[in-house]
Amino acid sequence: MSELANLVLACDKRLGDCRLSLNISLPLQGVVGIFGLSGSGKTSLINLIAGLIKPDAGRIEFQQQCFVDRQRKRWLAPEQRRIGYVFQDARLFPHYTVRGNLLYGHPTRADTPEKLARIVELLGIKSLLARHPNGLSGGERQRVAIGRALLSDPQLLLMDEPLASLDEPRKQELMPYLKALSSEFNLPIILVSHSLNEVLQLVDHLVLMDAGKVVQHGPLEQVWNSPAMQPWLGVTEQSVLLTAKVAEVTDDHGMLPLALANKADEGGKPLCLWSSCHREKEKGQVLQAGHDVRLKIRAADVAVSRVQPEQTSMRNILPVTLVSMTELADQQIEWLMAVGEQFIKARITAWAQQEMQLKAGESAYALIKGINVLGVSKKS
Ligand SMILES: Nc1ncnc2c1ncn2[C@@H]1O[C@H](COP(=O)(O)OP(=O)(O)OP(=O)(O)O)[C@@H](O)[C@H]1O
Repeated sequence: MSELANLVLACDKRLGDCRLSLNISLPLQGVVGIFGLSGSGKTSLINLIAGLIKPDAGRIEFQQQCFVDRQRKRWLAPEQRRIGYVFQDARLFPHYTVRGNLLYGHPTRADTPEKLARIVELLGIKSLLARHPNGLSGGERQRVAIGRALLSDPQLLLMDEPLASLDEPRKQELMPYLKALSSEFNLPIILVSHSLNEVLQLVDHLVLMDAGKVVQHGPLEQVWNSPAMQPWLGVTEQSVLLTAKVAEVTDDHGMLPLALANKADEGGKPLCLWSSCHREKEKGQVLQAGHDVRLKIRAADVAVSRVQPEQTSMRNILPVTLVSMTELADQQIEWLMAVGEQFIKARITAWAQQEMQLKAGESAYALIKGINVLGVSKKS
């Protein structure tokens, strides 16, 4: 898929009291997440792409292909759009086996057995092939539904809250399969989700919706760190996302060096944060040098110092530039600070601010008590 591949949504649709009004161009690489309150128009947005509903005005283009253009009276039928759709519930045929469900409606082509084998392997459903949907767990059923959508050879996969009907253990069971999908099949995915945790683990590009409009969209880190996202995070969860790359481990302190993207210290070495290898193993994450990772750092876990602390047990200390200050409730202050081209936030007391008189533009040090490593992707 070329980097320029995109999906243009420039259309309007009235839905009862809600008016969906879209004017965005989405990248078709990795996973695009559609996030927002119930009723904000997430499902309607993907239904417009799938052709399940028609816009009242405007156009939808997938790369150079016109899906619909009301002005030019052009309409490509849903079955001609080569789109896979995975619903909240798996919607399998109860009287067919898993194999029957996977192959239902797909013309048997020369490459079907090979593709079936690959999909069955990736989704871990080989042992289920002869079984019927009624005997499967929710997570297993959803994996079969994903397999069926993949076998239709789609150029785009739409997923409407594929984990919503599952309990927490089943969600965790399905998550790694979803993570692998886009890169394994080089297939763009648009995922509707209510869950911040799913967004953090799966999404590369986030679209934030409210009342039928796109409030913000862009790379996940950018949208997550923007003011539009703050109401979703609550006071204690205010946080930023940073990107980093696992560096070579050169010692045996049991810590993993995570080199921040685009930032080197004065000696030219990349600035690193450190995470315990042991903790990552416990989370089931296998991290190797070269892996790209996403880091979540909560503002409440960051303190500010004017001087570089010495003789301290803290390992994660970064030189920063103070950018802007926001007064919060309960005599708390939040400082936005730049680390190269990335940002970090610290929540300090108004008392500390009064004493330290920190000002925008000054240099300082961020003392980071906790980092959360998420969204591991392959070596790049
Ligand atoms: N066929 C319809 N007729 C009338 N109103 C509709 C229709 N379809 C959707 N709506 C309304 O449009 C709005 C957006 O609905 P949509 O299902 O797209 O939201 P959503 O963000 O996916 O919600 P949820 O997260 O609850 O699934 C809602 O107010 C809904 O009631």
